[in-house]
Amino acid sequence: MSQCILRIALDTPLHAVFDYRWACEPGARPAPGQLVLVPFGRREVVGIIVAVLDETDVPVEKLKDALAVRSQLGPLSPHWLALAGFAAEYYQRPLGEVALPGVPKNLRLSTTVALDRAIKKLAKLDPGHDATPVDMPVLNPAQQAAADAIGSASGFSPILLYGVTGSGKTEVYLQACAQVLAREPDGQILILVPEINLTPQLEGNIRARFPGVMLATLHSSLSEGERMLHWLAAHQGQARIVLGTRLAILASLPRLALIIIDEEHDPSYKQQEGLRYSARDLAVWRAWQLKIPVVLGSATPSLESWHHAQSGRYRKLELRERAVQQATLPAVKLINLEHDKPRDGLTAALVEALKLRLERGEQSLLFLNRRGYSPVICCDSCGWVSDCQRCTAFMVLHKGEHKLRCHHCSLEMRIPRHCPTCGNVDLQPLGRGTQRIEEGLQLMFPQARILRIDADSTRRKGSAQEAFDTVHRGDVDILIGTQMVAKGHDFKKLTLVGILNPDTALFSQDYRASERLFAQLMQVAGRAGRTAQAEGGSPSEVLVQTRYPEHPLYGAVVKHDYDRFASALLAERRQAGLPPFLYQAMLRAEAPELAKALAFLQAARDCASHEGVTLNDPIPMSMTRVHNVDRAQLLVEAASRPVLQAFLKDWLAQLRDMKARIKWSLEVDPVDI
Ligand SMILES: Nc1ncnc2c1ncn2[C@@H]1O[C@H](COP(=O)(O)OP(=O)(O)OP(=O)(O)O)[C@@H](O)[C@H]1O
Ligand SMILES: [Zn+2]
Repeated sequence: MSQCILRIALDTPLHAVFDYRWACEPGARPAPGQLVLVPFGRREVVGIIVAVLDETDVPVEKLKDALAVRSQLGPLSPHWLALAGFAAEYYQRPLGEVALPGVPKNLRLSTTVALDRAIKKLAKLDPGHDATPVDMPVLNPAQQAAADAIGSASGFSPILLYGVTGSGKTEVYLQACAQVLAREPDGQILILVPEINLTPQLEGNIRARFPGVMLATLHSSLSEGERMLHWLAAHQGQARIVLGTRLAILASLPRLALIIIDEEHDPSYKQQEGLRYSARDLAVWRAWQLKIPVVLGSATPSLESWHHAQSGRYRKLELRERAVQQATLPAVKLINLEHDKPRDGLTAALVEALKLRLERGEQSLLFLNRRGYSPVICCDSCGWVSDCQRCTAFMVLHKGEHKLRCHHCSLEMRIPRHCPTCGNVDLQPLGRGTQRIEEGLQLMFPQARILRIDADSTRRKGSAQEAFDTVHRGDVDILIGTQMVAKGHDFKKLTLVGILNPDTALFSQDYRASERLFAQLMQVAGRAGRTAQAEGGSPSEVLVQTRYPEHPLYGAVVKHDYDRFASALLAERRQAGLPPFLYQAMLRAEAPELAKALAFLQAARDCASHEGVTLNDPIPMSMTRVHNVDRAQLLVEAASRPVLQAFLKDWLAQLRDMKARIKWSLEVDPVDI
């Protein structure tokens, strides 16, 4: 027996790795990337070996013995370890906190019963390497060119697939996948979608197309058992295609040959808590490190990706036409709310358009990004409004449940019978959410089959899928929903989209709001007219109800003119010195009193030495109070990414040393400012 030192990453907030002793036969040393059970404090935890050494500076008497190496499981690849290391460094988090959550919980238990069972189960499964696809539709020339370009790309090739809504990007992905699977008999492909609700649609397509290929899915609604099985199938190289949401970017894929990020502009690729990573950015890094192609697909690319395509860093492939012959982009019309006063939230023009669709048996979609019945209730006589006691926000009326609910801290209360300040019994709902629009529609069109899809209507597991299936079957006449219905879905019978109340985002303080609003409107508009117009059917159209029909953003939506809008926004950003021409990080602090949070940020600012880096004044966040804590932020900016990275590393070490009794966090490349 000889002895070695295992350097191990553990899931702790400490910025450190930990050394343990391990006795083994010479020549049978564990490898970096293997999982290992160790004592830590009073617990036994599983960590990942990052290095195997002969000696360490840690004094011998302080070293503990590792308990067991999970040798039945092959090691995580050096590439995967490098990915975790990069993410930890770039986002300024401890390695273990990045790496361990990337491994399923069931693999991190002190027993291996579940692991052994899963390995056995997978061994029995047919590895399914027959990648010969069935029933490939004939691509149009633009699609074919794109699929061939992706399928034949080699080395690190970042590709922006810029294709209008309904241009058949999915088909391009699938045929490019077919080429890669055929060329690389062991190669694996990772496909990311922004929303869990989009996985079944694509999963169905992939399974139908590649019946002999093992597909693994990774997203947040898998049970722990399922997650372990799918993760292992990817880790062992059996799954040739892995489909998932952003968390799948950390999957172990030893033979990764192609990455596809669908709807790459979508904000949900950014994790908003803990390790605040961008799955899209990590995908590009992963592709760079492995020297493989990565495809970013969208009808409304993020300005970052657009910028890279313009400057030639990314190769741009374009699909300018809808895929289905005779399907055309819908006509977008702006309805001026000053001239056409809405009833129950709907203008006469929109009501007429809905009637026409009902008569013709076609589907309509109403998009309103606000759930609940009304965003606030108020008292007409004294001006009381339903503020949340714990947040800088209103309590939203949920009429069906007879409740007011805060969407930020989840506080609930019964609807007051009378005004808490003046006793007036006549409290009024103010404004409209999806539930109220639904109620109005039911009164207006009692015969219509109306379905609402939002976070409230789809709480039960599986209910979102049922709802989307109902729409696809054609059992819905009018669909009303939030951003959940706006993206990616291929609704074949939809000929009308009504957009209610998009104006508020026009005047946001966040410089990204207009980019986001534009993308959202283009995406939701793109759900209409995706199939050829039936004989005698209505031409597809999009009606936008607005008070600002003159606004250039709406002008660009009417023209479906992403190019010009994006180029204008980029020029503005360049002039104003904003991302992607500048690099940012946001330090946030929270405390029971705002003054404490601000004082911490001020102290952080004072201790920074910052050549080439600008530290702005600490300010309260725009929604200052959530769940009884006040929140403040300090924006850090630099013209160079390496300068910013070097600064953050030193600065965060200093901040950790301050041992302030306050909760703080850092976000690199923040998306909400
Ligand atoms: N070559 C083709 N011939 C006929 N139909 C096609 C072809 N390619 C794609 N389609 C069909 O076109 C429709 C739109 O395709 P898809 O959903 O892939 O569009 P998309 O580009 O992903 O759009 P979005 O950006 O809106 O999600 C689908 O119903 C698809 O089956
Ligand atoms: Zn609240």
